[in-house]
Amino acid sequence: MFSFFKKKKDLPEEKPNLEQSVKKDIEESIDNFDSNAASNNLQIEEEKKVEVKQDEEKKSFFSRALEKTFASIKNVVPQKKEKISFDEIEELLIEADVEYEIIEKAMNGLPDMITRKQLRHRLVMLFEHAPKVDFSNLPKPYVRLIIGVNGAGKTTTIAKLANKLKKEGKSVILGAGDTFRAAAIEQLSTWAAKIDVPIIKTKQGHDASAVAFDTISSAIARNIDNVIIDTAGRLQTQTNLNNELKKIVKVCSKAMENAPHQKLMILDGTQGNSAIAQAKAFNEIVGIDGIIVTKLDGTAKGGALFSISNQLELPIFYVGIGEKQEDLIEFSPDSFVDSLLDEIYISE
Ligand SMILES: Nc1nc2c(ncn2[C@@H]2O[C@H](COP(=O)(O)OP(=O)(O)OP(=O)(O)O)[C@@H](O)[C@H]2O)c(=O)[nH]1
Repeated sequence: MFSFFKKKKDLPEEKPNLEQSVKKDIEESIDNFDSNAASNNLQIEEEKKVEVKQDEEKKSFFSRALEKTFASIKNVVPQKKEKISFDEIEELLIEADVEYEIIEKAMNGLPDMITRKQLRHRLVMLFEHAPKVDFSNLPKPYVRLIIGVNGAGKTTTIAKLANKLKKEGKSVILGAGDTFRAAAIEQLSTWAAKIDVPIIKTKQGHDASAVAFDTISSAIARNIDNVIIDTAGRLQTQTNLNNELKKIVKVCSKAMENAPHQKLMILDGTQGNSAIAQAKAFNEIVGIDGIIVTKLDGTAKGGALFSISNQLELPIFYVGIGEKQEDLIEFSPDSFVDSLLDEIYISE
């Protein structure tokens, strides 16, 4: 033991040559690289886990909301399978109220027996025509104008949307632009009080575009992030009301350049495919930027979402899945299609 230490001490100090020193540097930098890469990988894995969790949550929301739609497709495919025949898929899509033209488009060229992967690809593709919307760097205030027929769920959806934005830490102001019915102003005021957001309103019969102007001006003065303006329910055939809608849009742009930033059409999901004609007509009148489908929980026609998005070439931003303020979920084609396929296919 002693001799060992002695020997080592007596040895002349070794000077590392250039080759060794470069080798050491490289080894150190590989070590650093490894630990950086490891921490990056860890971060990516964490992010992936959060994404998977969010997808799972969305999927379970859809599964709850689509109970009635699932019940009808299960009449066609009662047992989960690995491969499902072309005819059965066609029949279950019809049951779910997907338009026949869309079914033909989605299934063109698929084999007699169809795997989950094959069908998933085709169904997700049906949503791809809709333009992608970039939600970063939104103008302040961001103005949304809510359009739809009577009873589609406009007022309730405005409350849900305001609640969601507030929970995300953003400020919101509502404009009671449905001046046609006193009850509509009252209903929106009750929601505003419940979720604790300010509201601009006027008396029944007064000019709706003046309410829109005042709401945007107030948001600018108070530095509020989001404006949501209600409008009276109307049919695409009511010329006077549609001229009023055009006027509201024009007046919004006078209150703030490029406002309204989003004209959102609220469609009643229980109407299935018949809601498409309605939305097409409004799209021609004022130009629609996106869709919110309500009452998905109350219908077996959930498949209409495929036709709605594909035919209108518009994004579905949210779906309503109940009457409470929390019952609004962000729409994701992937989670929607996956929850549908989970009902009929054995997982891969
Ligand atoms: N089950 C269910 N009911 C909903 C949903 N969204 C709205 N509703 C109900 O649908 C009914 C009509 O909703 P409103 O928000 O009053 O509809 P509106 O478009 O403002 O109607 P008008 O005031 O007549 O213009 C109400 O009873 C809502 O509670 C939903 O996602 N699911």
